[in-house]
Amino acid sequence: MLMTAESHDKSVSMRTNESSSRDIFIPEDRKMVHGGGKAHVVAKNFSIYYGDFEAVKKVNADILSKYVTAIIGPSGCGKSTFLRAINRMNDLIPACHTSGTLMFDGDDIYGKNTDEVLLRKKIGMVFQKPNPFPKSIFDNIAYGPRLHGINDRKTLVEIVEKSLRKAALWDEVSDRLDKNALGLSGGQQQRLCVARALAVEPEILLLDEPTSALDPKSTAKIEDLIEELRGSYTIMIVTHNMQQASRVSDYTMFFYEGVLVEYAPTKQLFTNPKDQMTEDYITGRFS
Ligand SMILES: Nc1ncnc2c1ncn2[C@@H]1O[C@H](COP(=O)(O)OP(=O)(O)OP(=O)(O)O)[C@@H](O)[C@H]1O
Repeated sequence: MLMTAESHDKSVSMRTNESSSRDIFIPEDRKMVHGGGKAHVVAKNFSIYYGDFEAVKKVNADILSKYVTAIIGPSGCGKSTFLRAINRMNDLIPACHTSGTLMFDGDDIYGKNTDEVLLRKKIGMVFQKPNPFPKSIFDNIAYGPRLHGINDRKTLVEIVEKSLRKAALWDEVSDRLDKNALGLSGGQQQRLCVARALAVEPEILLLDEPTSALDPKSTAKIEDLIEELRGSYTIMIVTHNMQQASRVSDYTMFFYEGVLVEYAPTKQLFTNPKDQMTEDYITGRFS
């Protein structure tokens, strides 16, 4: 399904409060944020291949700025492949190639002139397993800014504090910034990874199953953090957890076997899916 910025106003105003017997928790107070809504990433007939295998098939979609978009679907349906294409992480896989176009802010992500380092500065990523560098907490956060030429100590100190505050970690680590980040708990390490991504002032945050390795308390903290960041960043989150998708996102994309089957406001997709396949998936008829 094609969701475009033009159809956005229409779709958010669609009826989304149909009664549902499905056991999906959808906060009643979820409001659409202000100031967002432009097409931040645009996919046009965009396919991703591993060798001859088309893992993601001719996706047409606008990802709207400053909203949270969840990507759901059964294992192997292409969620991570699609997410990783947005900041060209798939380039690291030699057999991986694409067709069609994927645009970020009007520029072709796969264009000849695209600077991948700059692209990844603007489009940060957090992975399933927390992956702090074996360095101090300070140096983890300062790594990206230093890479982009910021070496002034006072500026770095400010960036580190600001990023850790945004990631809701400052209060827990402000007295041990010089300690090794690997000494933090898994949940703290994941928030550190969010802080590290935020330190270079990205526009988009890609979260690939960011809570699947975390306990429920740390998961709740990451979900709270997504809520805090909502409206300031365009956020895309791959998740296997439909409750989580319904809690944290404004829009949801449902993929099946590489095809974007349905893309709609989250509430609508979970309460009134248009496609039978979506209905079957969200009601647990297959997983
Ligand atoms: N490096 C790779 N080389 C070859 N095929 C791959 C590679 N990575 C993924 N695939 C294949 O591409 C398809 C999509 O995989 P992908 O990891 O994107 O799915 P997913 O929906 O994220 O799955 P999961 O929920 O299990 O993480 C699968 O068939 C997978 O086997």
